[in-house]
Amino acid sequence: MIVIFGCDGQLAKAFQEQLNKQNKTFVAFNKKQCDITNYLQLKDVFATYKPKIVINAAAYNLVDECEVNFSEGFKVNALSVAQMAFLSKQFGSFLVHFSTDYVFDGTKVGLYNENDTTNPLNEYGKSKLLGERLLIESGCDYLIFRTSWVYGRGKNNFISKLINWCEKNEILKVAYNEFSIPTSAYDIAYLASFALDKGLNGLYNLVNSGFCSRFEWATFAFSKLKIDKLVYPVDRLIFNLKANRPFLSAMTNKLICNSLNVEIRDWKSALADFLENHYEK
Ligand SMILES: NC(=O)C1=CN([C@@H]2O[C@H](COP(=O)(O)OP(=O)(O)OC[C@H]3O[C@@H](n4cnc5c(N)ncnc54)[C@H](OP(=O)(O)O)[C@@H]3O)[C@@H](O)[C@H]2O)C=CC1
Ligand SMILES: Cc1cn([C@H]2C[C@H](O)[C@@H](COP(=O)(O)OP(=O)(O)O[C@H]3O[C@@H](C)C(=O)[C@@H](O)[C@H]3O)O2)c(=O)[nH]c1=O
Repeated sequence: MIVIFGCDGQLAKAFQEQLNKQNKTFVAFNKKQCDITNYLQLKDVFATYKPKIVINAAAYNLVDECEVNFSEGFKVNALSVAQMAFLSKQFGSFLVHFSTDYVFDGTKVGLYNENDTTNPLNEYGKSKLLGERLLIESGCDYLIFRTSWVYGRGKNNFISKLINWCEKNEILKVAYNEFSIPTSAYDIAYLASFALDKGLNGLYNLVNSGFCSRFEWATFAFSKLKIDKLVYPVDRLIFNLKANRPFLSAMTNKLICNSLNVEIRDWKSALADFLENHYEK
């Protein structure tokens, strides 16, 4: 049996579609059905289903909010992961978990690999890094996928935010000097399932190929969506956001490509595919 936590999120939705396609049996819990910060609720799920695989797609992802509400961020992104890892070890479950490019400070000249030094600039990144460490130290069997700039079904992603900002402002201003890799939740779900089937374990970057700025991402998405809006490139610092973000946190996917003997398509083809086949206004 496969158990999914955080099942209303964009990545969890893509996972559920992927597992359905593969005719795999799973049971999925949203926050109301199982709050991962609640040890007794978590334990009840483990004891009831004795899962072979646990997919933790739950997270506190509000990067700016995390600066002020850091105790909630640390509870969901770090302490709950330790609880889940402890239970996974006890019940012999394999734990699949997701982390972020925001564990890096963005000062490297080049793409980050799995062994590069981490140095998160914001509370969200710190909480996710602690989650990784607690999981690795727990001694349970795991896969951690570091990914970036994820989009899928739902509203908590940059594309939906752009459309929202668009409706509020005549000219849309988008940062030209913040770089990473937009990554499709569908590509993550497909490749993570493949990695599971192949028996991979450990920590891997899992991102589409290439990299871009927020500005390039916005203009490409708008051209595909045929949104005729003036998009103005601006310095990211004008937004004065609560959380500091890395300048260039793009990660290389070489390790997972070599381990699975696959090539991962570039961010533009993945985004075009998403906007054509999955995107709902
Ligand atoms: N989105 C991105 O750009 C990136 C995401 N990641 C990582 O990928 C993973 C999936 O993210 P994504 O699908 O985008 O996130 P979403 O925000 O779409 O989904 C997260 C889900 O977790 C749920 N959740 C929050 N707190 C709890 C809790 N205490 N118990 C149970 N469920 C909870 C949320 O529910 P509710 O909405 O009700 O709070 C939401 O449904 C996360 O680990 C994230 O950190 C990594 C890099 C980039
Ligand atoms: C308000 C505004 C922001 N921006 C830019 C600047 C800012 O850095 C960025 C913020 O966008 P978001 O809120 O989508 O970014 P953010 O929530 O920081 O996105 C991150 O989320 C977490 C969960 C991750 O793990 C990361 O990989 C990354 O996807 O957008 C504009 O370009 N125009 C605007 O009008």
